[in-house]
Amino acid sequence: MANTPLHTQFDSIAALRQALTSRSLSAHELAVSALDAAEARADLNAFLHIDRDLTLAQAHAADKLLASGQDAPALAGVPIAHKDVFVTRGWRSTAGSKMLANYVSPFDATVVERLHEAGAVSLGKLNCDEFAMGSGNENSAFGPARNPWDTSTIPGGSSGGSAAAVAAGLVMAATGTDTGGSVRQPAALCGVSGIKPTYGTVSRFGMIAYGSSLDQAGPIARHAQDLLDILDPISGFDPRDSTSLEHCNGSANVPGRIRSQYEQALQAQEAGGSLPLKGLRIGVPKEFVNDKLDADVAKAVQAALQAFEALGAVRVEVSLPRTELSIPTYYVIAPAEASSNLSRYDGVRYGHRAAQYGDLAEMTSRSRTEAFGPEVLRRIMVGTYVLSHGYYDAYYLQAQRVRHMIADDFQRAFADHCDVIMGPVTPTTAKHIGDNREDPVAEWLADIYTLGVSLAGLPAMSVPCGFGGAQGRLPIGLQIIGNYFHEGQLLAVAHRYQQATDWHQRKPEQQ
Ligand SMILES: NC(=O)C[C@H](N)C(=O)O
Repeated sequence: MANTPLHTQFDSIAALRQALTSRSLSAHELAVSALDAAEARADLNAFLHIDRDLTLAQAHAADKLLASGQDAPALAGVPIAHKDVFVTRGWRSTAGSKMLANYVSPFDATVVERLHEAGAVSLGKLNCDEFAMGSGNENSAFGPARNPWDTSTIPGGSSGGSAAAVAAGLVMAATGTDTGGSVRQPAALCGVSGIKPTYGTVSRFGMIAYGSSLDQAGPIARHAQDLLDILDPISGFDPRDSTSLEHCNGSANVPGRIRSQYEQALQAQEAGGSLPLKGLRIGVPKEFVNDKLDADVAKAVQAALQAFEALGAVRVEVSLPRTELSIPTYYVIAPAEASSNLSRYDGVRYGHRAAQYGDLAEMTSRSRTEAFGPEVLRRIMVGTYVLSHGYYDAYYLQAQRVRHMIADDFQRAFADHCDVIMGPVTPTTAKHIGDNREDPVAEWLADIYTLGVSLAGLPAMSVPCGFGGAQGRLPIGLQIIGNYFHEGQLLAVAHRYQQATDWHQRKPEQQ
């Protein structure tokens, strides 16, 4: 296809890096080809904001570093892009909302800053559900992003633009955020890989807040190795985020921690020879096989589990008895936190201000009513209700109690039975755009397999594991869940699977 970005010739960030350091390719050439391709795929509506001059200035800086002969930073020249909830100097940061349609931040989010320092070249800002609230990217004020495998379907949400851009080959990797599944779910529906690390691992400074006890940043890329190349440099303690951890199970939370854990895990796996995952105990929650799961998704997940067994792993049944309860629990806690976080958009300090109003109270209420979309308004209403006097104990406090039980269930499974837990990411393949519009609760129910992990603050991934849906053309993801701070091990397990299978190498037709 015309406008194929040059980086798509390379099947990993590592291979691209080699071409860049040997100067057989320049960051400038790469960036121009990627920008052209991104503009040519406007049909995907994956990008909300592209600014060629800003991107080319970053590419120019990367080329200077690469030409200097010294050790260029690890991602010098690698084309990436950011979910539009990370604030960026220069590019607008909208969070997919009319409220912030013209907002330009005076500073970069830590994630953006760290990738910039590592030399990555940003192509711009990616579409997402408004304030990350949604599972289909249909709640964006700027229209839905589309799934490159079938543009009549959703890419998943809320990091839909990120997954669509990676799946369409427009960038090598993209940043995302995951509050209740927003990295894993779009990765699954777009046939790419994604990881949400342990809560507190990656700084949220400059990440527009939604549910603060749940929000975590994570990358989306083609495969586990590329995820590592992005996750490792963005992870690490940041004093500007009060939830950022200084230590992870005794190791300092610094870039390099996840990489060294990954390398150690790979080394230990070498001892297994042709059975690298010998003895790995995979917990399969019996509650994940239920009437909500489509047959084609169940089949692909079963086949993936068999592939893991062929690599030496063993399957054990585990129980996560409160899986169904994770939906009402999450949809009390997340809206409660959202209602508080979004109270800052008052028409005075940030964002949209109504053109006409009588007094201050009317100005605030009009500004908010005009600029927030229906899903955001719904969650603010739910959140305000569950926090209100007389209902707080019955809903919010109760949800917090169940949240602890859900986290305990995972710990029981890990302590007694298994090293990792596997299952589906989503109950179905990508739905058609518009299918869930009449019934917002249907969209909430689709989060059943991802919410427990988020409530517990655990790390989890999605890796491509097959196809289903109409004509078997839509991707399916396998979820791999680890215990706290086991990101490196998760990535190593996923890497072995990806060495043995080629689902992650499949590309949609137009590429
Ligand atoms: N933000 C997320 O992780 C997506 C989740 N479906 C939500 O709407 O809250």
